[in-house]
Amino acid sequence: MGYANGLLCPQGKQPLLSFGIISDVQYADIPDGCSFLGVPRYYRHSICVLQRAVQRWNQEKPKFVLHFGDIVDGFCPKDQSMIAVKKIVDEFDKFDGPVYHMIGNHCLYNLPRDKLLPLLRIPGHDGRAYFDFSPIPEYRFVILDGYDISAIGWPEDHPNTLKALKVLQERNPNSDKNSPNGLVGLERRFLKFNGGVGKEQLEWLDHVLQEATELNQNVVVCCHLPLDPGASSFAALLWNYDEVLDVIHRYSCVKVCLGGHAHKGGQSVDSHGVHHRVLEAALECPPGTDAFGHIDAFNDRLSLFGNDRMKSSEMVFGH
Ligand SMILES: Nc1ccn([C@@H]2O[C@H](COP(=O)(O)O)[C@@H](O)[C@H]2O)c(=O)n1
Ligand SMILES: O=P(O)(O)OC[C@H](O)CO
Repeated sequence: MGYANGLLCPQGKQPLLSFGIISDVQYADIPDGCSFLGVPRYYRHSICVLQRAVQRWNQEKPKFVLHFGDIVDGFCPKDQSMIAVKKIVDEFDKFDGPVYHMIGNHCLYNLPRDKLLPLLRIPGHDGRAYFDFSPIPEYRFVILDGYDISAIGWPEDHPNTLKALKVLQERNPNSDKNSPNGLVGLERRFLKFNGGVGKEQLEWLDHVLQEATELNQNVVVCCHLPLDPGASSFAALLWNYDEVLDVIHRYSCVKVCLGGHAHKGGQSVDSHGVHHRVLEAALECPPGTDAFGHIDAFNDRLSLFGNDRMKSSEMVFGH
């Protein structure tokens, strides 16, 4: 399955697995607008990007599809949140196979976790949205919940809300906790629209990676929030990206981390040879343009075939 943006399949090699990718559809039935920093956002057009993606995936037949979060935008009128989420889920359901969703901040602006998770069919427990699956024996996918510790999405008196407010209070002196004003370098990540991975989830991650190591599996870690400063603006990073990387780096099974949220996309290889790829957002595609793709997984690499604004990447495993 090779197409678009110039990447060719390694000659004569069949992938072990292919999967479709798209991020930040962030749909709303509202006129075009822009981000706080003035980057245009095409709220109605993003569903067209998704429709073209599904059409393509149904021709190419990847085994499953991953959406990296922010299914609808925070500006969606709140009395339409449920309808908007269902509308986009219905479009994803036109793909002839399983679709796995991650939660993003914009999902949580629209709906609380108890409503959101069933709609997105996220197999968490107690409102947690982390899980793993192994579509073939050689590979395991780990989906992290980057808003586990978050000031959005949990009830106001939930311990995770209180923990998040404490983090923001300690690390961000601005009254608007979404503002990075005065925060320097990596400290710019301590914003309300980001979040963190809690202790229980870190322990779960450690356990999953231990099991994957025993099974000799390659692991792909997925999270709405980017995990490596080299692949993202500092203001988009997971609060405790360093703690998550510490766990990941204890093992050599994690080959690639994939994320969304930082809409222009990014790519890096970290100090332990793990690839990080942040996906370009569907929301920021001007009408008629696209950002989606698929990834072919081999024993020694992931090959990302991006469409249009989504860049292609070859991620050869370093260990
Ligand atoms: N440099 C910035 C960026 C953002 N904010 C605040 O975050 C909100 C969301 O930003 P978007 O990029 O998603 O539009 C925005 O409304 C601001 O409150 C900021 O203060 N400074
Ligand atoms: O999708 P948003 O509106 O949360 O924007 C995220 C920012 O691009 C992160 O820097």
